[in-house]
Amino acid sequence: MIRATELTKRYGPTVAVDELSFTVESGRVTGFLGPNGAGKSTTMRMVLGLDRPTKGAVHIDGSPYRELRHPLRKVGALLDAKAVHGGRTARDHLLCLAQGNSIPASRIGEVLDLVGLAEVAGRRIGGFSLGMSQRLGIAAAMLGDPEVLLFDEPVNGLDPEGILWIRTLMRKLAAEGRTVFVSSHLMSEMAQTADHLIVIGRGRLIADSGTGAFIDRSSQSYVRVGSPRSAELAALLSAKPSGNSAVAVRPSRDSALTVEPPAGSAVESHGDHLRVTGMTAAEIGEVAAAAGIALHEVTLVQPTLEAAYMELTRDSAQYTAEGPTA
Ligand SMILES: Nc1ncnc2c1ncn2[C@@H]1O[C@H](COP(=O)(O)OP(=O)(O)OP(=O)(O)O)[C@@H](O)[C@H]1O
Repeated sequence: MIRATELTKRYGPTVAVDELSFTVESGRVTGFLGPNGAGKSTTMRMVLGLDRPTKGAVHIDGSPYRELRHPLRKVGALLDAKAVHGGRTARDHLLCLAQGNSIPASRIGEVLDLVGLAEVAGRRIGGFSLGMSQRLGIAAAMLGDPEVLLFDEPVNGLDPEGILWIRTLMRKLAAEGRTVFVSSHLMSEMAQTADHLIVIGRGRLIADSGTGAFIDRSSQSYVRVGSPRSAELAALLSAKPSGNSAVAVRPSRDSALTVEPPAGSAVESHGDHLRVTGMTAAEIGEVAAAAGIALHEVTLVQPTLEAAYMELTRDSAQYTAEGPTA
């Protein structure tokens, strides 16, 4: 478990991390998200004792990193995969790390197998592709069989096969009960990998919640409805709400239809289709059937993590391009 308490880092006038408090629990993958310059790398560097907090603290299972007796056996990290001595072979690189942390040399073969680099163990790292370097960085992180793993942008520049491999590995490590803390800008990837999200902007905490709850809370799902009589349907669905949680449809005496939509529902017209919130696709279908209106499309559109994230961090993005001026 990683616990940050009022963690703060200033570089001169820049407040990179601002009174950040959060807990990264074991047994799940926790995604660490935020716009460029939000303070993710600085936070990770403080977790690993590479930067000293200006204020506050961060503990790994109760101890600051610098007080761990065998750090690699407690925490493994992939920060910058290319920041290695290019003249060494993969095996020698891992051997150096193992020797400094009282890790038996026999573990090197195991981690090389784990990351699929056994065949190139004797090759110099300088000639490795980005994907191979990422795998080597993960082998180094796994060397001490640590309970806590930190990955900073682990899928950056990887091909789809490499991305799938890292996703599967992270999920497996969390299922083994380890603490997995991973930063990424790839929202679709995080949606598939992370159980929990910590989102920061300008060094401050914006959200700390389960991935599903984060998406549900930040952005509404809606039903997209296509019909040749969409204006009529919109009029029926926009009638005075009943105050109930479900739609009520009743034939009136004059053979017209009385529809009472549920409280809080809304209908918007978007070009040739309607966007309906607060009603299910089935309810909309019932209303249309009762009114004899044909439907050409009824699609439940669920928000993506990317949409929820953009909505939440819009005000805290430091570097944004101006939109096209039409
Ligand atoms: N060594 C440093 N000296 C001065 N300022 C720094 C230093 N390291 C980081 N910063 C500043 O601190 C802020 C946070 O940077 P950081 O790299 O932690 O953000 P990040 O969320 O990891 O960004 P990115 O997603 O772009 O990698 C930025 O404004 C950055 O310019």
